[in-house]
Amino acid sequence: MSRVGVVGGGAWGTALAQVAASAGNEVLLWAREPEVVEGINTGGTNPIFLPGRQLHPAIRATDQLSNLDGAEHWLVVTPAQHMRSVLESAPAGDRTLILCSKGIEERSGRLLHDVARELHPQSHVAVLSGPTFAHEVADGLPTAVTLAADDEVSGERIRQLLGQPTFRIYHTDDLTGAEIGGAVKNVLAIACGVVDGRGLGQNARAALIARGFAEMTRFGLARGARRETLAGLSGLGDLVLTCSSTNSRNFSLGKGIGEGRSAAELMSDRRTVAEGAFTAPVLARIAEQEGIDMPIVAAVAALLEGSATAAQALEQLLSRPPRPEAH
Ligand SMILES: NC(=O)C1=CN([C@@H]2O[C@H](COP(=O)(O)OP(=O)(O)OC[C@H]3O[C@@H](n4cnc5c(N)ncnc54)[C@H](O)[C@@H]3O)[C@@H](O)[C@H]2O)C=CC1
Ligand SMILES: O=C(CO)COP(=O)(O)O
Repeated sequence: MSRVGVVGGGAWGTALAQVAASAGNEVLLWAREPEVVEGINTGGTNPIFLPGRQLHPAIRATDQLSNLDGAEHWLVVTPAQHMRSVLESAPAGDRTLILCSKGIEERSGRLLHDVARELHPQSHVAVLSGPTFAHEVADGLPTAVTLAADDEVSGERIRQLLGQPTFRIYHTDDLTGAEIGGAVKNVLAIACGVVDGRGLGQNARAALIARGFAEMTRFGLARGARRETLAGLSGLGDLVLTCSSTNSRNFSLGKGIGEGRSAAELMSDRRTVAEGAFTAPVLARIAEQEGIDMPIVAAVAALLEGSATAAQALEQLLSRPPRPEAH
């Protein structure tokens, strides 16, 4: 039996702990919230972020990150903007960090695998991403993900550690592509939510998904991602999932904005993370600096910062001159 550490006790960290435990591992999960640590250790539940689900008995929780030191593999599942500070407080070690968060670091504009490599140069770094609503994974429903690792041996080891019939792991060495898909789709899901909130119809949503995917592809290719990764589970797959369901926090945020509520009010109401709200400004900024055409992302960033209303953002998108579809 191997020991797996999980860094972050939100919905996704908890669901991944369940995956790791079902695959036969002993799991130690680090959570910030004492209620989460106590809930897991005394009742086998995460009452705050994944309520109502009985967790595997092989999952234990701790409030001390250093207690995860004995685990060779860590699933890192903090919100993207907090990953740096959490990893800074982690003991150095020769381990594998499997990054499962979706976002771009706002202050540096860097992808998370770059940040993790900078902070833990002695560790292997991999990315796990895909269309994965936490509650479905925790319930053992069939799910497929992309695992990106630049080293074949550590990729194979992770597949052995976590893979199972209901958690299928496809692999690649394109960490950049896997991360960009997950980060960009959250911003596009906010846009799809706005479309839903304003009652603009399903044609408009499909158009947004397809043109949003064109933006994701432009950005990804400019950053060295491979087209097939962007068209795979971690890109297009996750985009379709997140843009089609109110189970998505990003989609719901957009829907609330589309219905006329302010982004600030909607964000202050929640304890859970809608990553797209943090990714949109930095993504729009990089796209503008690098001359990458991303009008939907720019519209979401403008909506979130309050410099455009939903009606103005829509008007701007609809009045763009027609162009060849391939561009
Ligand atoms: N929930 C889901 O279905 C999925 C989530 N993800 C990604 O996983 C990452 C974590 O999301 P969830 O587990 O859903 O979180 P969540 O929304 O369920 O919970 C919020 C998390 O943020 C943490 N947090 C709040 N303030 C913090 C701080 N100052 N420092 C460190 N941590 C802090 C909380 O401890 C908690 O773990 C995100 O990047 C998300 O995009 C990826 C796939 C699926
Ligand atoms: O990333 C997710 C599904 O793959 C979860 O999406 P939300 O963060 O929008 O809920």
